[in-house]
Amino acid sequence: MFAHSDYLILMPSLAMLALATMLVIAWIIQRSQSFLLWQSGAYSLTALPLGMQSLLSLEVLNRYVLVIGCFYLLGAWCLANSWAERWKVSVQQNAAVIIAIFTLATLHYFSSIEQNVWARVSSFSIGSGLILLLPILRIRAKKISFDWLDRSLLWLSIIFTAYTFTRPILIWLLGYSDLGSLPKSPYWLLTLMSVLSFSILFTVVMIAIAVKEIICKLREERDHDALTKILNRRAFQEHAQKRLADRRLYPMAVLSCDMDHFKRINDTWGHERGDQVLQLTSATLQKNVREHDLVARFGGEEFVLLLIDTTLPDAELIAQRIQRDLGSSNTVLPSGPKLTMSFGISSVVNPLQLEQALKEADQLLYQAKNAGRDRVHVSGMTYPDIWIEGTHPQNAVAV
Ligand SMILES: Nc1nc2c(ncn2[C@@H]2O[C@H](COP(=O)(O)OP(=O)(O)OP(=O)(O)O)[C@@H](O)[C@H]2O)c(=O)[nH]1
Repeated sequence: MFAHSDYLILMPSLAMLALATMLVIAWIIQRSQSFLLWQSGAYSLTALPLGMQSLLSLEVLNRYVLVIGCFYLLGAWCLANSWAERWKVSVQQNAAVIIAIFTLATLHYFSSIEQNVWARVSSFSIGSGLILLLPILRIRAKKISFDWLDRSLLWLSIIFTAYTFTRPILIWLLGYSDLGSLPKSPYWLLTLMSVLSFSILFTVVMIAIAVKEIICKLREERDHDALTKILNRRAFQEHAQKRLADRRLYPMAVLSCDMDHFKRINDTWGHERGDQVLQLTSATLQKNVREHDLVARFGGEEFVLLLIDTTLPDAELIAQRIQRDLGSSNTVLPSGPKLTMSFGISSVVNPLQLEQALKEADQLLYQAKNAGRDRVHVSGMTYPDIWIEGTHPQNAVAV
């Protein structure tokens, strides 16, 4: 039977299992974050051999060396995969398998052929440390820039890997030459506490990363149109105000644009193809503006652009380029009509004038539609050929 102190020494292992459960629950809430599941696997696989090492005598442990080795190595592999998943790098699974086979062979040698507990502890640590090092080396080669949370995870991972490598040296420095007495020693208690502390720190950082990801995703959904993935009206206003506050970014031009005869596209080819045309249109708009310009879908087939450091004549040229591009890149309805778009363009001269500029661009767009569509109407210009739909001279002749 276990003594009271045995239960106490099992507490770190039980706490690690509790952390593993928490991470599984977090993963169930946000399934795309599989690094949480890998992390949970790492804790579960490490808790078992830690518990066994705390409870069983060295003679009994000798019989299970390879099993314990497998658990530790699988735990390290899960941890490495958790980091790799988060950093979007590969763990180099072949290298991990070679390290694991070599470590297990060494363990077998020092338990069955030559009894050397010290060599076994060292090979456990070096094998696990090398597996943990694999994603860290990849990340250093890739030179990815991280925010402070991912940087914390990286540094925690580096420190934990260094700790894994140096554990046998620490045991040796502390003078535990008789490893048989180690499981009941203060050093072992310290080891359990430090592994548990690392686990708690990793869990806090991982869960903070998961929460941050959820918040980013919600923000993304709030600010972007679900179909075209470009900004919606609300986010356009917010981003526009930030740009309008910067005097260096003037002159600006606001373009109100609308697909022509879009209802016909829906009616002829169906709503799904209509959706694809909207996606193609938003991609064409984005392709033709610069990174700091804004492209938004205000609803239906109506889009609005805010072009930074752009005069009205330049904005007109950009609108015409978009028209040409859209007309020649109809991959969605290859045998269908040429896709056309009408534009109204107004200038923005001060931060308080956006609403007025949007209104004027809308009116110009309306004029362009009435003038026959597939046109660009710019503020301050006169367009003599404006007619109301159905009253064009050519139509009159035809009638
Ligand atoms: N496929 C698809 N259609 C949409 C979406 N939003 C709005 N529509 C359709 O877009 C069409 C817009 O029709 P209208 O406002 O008459 O405009 P139009 O046919 O382009 O005519 P003009 O603008 O005058 O050239 C309507 O049939 C809407 O149902 C969408 O997200 N997907």
